[in-house]
Amino acid sequence: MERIERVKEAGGWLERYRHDSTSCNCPMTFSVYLPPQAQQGPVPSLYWLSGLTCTDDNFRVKAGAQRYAAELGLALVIPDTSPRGEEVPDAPERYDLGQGAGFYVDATRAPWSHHYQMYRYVTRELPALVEGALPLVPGLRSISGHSMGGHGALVCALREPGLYRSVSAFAPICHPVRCGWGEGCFSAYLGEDRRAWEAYDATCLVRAGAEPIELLIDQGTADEFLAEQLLPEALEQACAERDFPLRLRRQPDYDHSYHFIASFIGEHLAYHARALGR
Ligand SMILES: N[C@@H](CCC(=O)N[C@@H](CSC=O)C(=O)NCC(=O)O)C(=O)O
Repeated sequence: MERIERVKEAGGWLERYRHDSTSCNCPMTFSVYLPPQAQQGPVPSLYWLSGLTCTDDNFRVKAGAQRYAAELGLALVIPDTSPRGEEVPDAPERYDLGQGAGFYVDATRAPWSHHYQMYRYVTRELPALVEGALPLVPGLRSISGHSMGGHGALVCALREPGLYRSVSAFAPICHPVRCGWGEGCFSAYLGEDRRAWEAYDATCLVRAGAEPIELLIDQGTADEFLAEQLLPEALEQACAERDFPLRLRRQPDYDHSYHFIASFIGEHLAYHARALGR
């Protein structure tokens, strides 16, 4: 992997890398924040999955997470939200399909399947790459994300017991098989058989008996996507039925934006730091 940017922040280093992804069959870009403690030895890491239309840049510029990561001694690993490039299929007239909208699934349908392998990229390829090359403790990681990335974080943690010490999400898409964003992407990437979609749906995974891990979720009550796309009540009901540990905090008057994320990111980082033994 090639480092293409490095800037000092809060005593640590915010870096950006480019590498040829064997999962996505194209060059991929990601960012990493290494806190000051990483200069003394390996640190645990928090993976952050961003939402629709984002690159690795949105979170590092808007969330204000690096200051907390520096205090806690946590690295931040921030992948892109999809494969990109001229040869990568896209739906340029739509913001909710194609580039910027990988939905953290491994696509099985042409023309998407050759490049859109974001699930294996995030859960396998990227951890192996960064934990082998940077001062990160191998295997000591947690995961979080926003909206489409909140969905991704929940699904990765529910499908991969033991891969993450903790999981949290901001305004996640909780039941993608039942909302427009999810239906649009899943029908394109996974085909019309809705049973195949359930493997990438947090509500369905809980209902199907996923191994318990506490789900910490913050959801703004003034979120413009709440009623039609996010459906937290479906996940809440599934968790209640299964006695699955869910901490869903409804935050009055917050919308879907990074202003909401910036307001609570410190609490999420502290939550993950505890789980990671910091
Ligand atoms: N109407 C917007 C829709 C895109 C949007 O709101 N993206 C959110 C994530 S939504 C779910 O995944 C986001 O994080 N945007 C980037 C940001 O920096 O705020 C549009 O047309 O773009």
